[in-house]
Amino acid sequence: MRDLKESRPRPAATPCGCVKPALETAKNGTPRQPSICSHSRACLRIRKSIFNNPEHSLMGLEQFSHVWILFVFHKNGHLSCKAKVQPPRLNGAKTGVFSTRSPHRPNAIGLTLAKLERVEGGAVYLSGIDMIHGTPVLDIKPYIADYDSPQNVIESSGDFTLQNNQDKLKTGSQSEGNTNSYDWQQLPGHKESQPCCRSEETPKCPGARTSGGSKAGSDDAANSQQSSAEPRERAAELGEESGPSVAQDQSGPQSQEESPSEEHEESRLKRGAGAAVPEGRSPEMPPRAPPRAAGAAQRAVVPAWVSEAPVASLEVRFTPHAEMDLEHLGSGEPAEEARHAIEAVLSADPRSVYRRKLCQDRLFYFTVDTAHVTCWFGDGFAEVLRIKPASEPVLMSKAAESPGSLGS
Ligand SMILES: C[S@@+](CC[C@H](N)C(=O)[O-])C[C@H]1O[C@@H](n2cnc3c(N)ncnc32)[C@H](O)[C@@H]1O
Repeated sequence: MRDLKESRPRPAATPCGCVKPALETAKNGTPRQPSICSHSRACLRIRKSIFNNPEHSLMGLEQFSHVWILFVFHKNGHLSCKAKVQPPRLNGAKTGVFSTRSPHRPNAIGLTLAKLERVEGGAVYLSGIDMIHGTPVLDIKPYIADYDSPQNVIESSGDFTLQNNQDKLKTGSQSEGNTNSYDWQQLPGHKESQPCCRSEETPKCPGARTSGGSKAGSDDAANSQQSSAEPRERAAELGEESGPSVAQDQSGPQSQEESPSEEHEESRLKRGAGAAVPEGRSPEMPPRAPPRAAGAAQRAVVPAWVSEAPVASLEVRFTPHAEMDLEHLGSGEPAEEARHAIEAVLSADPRSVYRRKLCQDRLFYFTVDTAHVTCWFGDGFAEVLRIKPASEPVLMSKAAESPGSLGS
């Protein structure tokens, strides 16, 4: 279990033979998505500078099993980002940054669906996280399947008329007498707004449990004063500069676009062997998903490279020395949890495309949950050489006060 507090910079070993700052090793092995490693745990504390009584702000959250965490990729290392990126799952092929979960984006904001283990006072204990230690968290929101998961909204059926009628009935009964309704956005292909829970006070959908946390007025005066701050004021108070807007300024210089030579290369490839590749697609990209049927508008669709990545999963081995280290982590459950966490991270091949190509036989270091791991990669496998308790090498500073976050 690691507090999401700022770790002190520390000298880092250099798997590639070059000097790297500590933050590089902090990123190594951090699961790329929460689903990769359910044992990756963290504790998030709400700062008293945000709410005088942090525990008030968490009231009712314990009734949810999962929460969205919005955070800042504060260790990206550089502020620039490119319009096309190479996600590890594409193993070298490029795709537009907005079609990926790359940390390198115009506004370096991350979104993680974490499992809520427990709430204790002003702290939230999470698992299945893919954030590095010390990550500034911007917000916590409950995961509500009815709102957040398209499959859970309306199942499309062959009998579309019947489905629509049922929706109308539901909407009619639920919106009656409600004044505090959300301004639901309609989805293309659907005449009705989302039918559920138009009132914050009277949620009626399964899975839309609330704890009365919406009754903001019941909290103490200091809290409600804080919450009513205007967003701009709030950003200033949190020490945040307003970041670039990705949607408004379309005329600005495209400084991070591909160089002319890259574009030239791409169009050359399109004209050549890959003549069948449609405009705007790079030849190495998987084919575009077929147009969606109107009835499937509520289903979540992802490209094949996400669901069936062309990168094979790796076999994970432990040397006898690493097995001994595992035993020293603790007998029984802690050791087994650490083993599973390490296997989960390594089998998904945590290396960047760059490392896969250029640092193939170098040592690789990462920390997952409570274990600091040294390993190397061979052809189709990862071998764990050494495991140390993370509490040894990871030095934690006192409560980090990086502005712009709820807590760390
Ligand atoms: C691929 S991103 C996905 C994050 C999130 N689930 C999302 O979709 O926005 C996860 C990777 O971001 C990197 N990362 C996590 N926290 C970070 C931070 N605070 N600063 C920079 N990089 C971070 C780690 O290398 C991790 O493997």
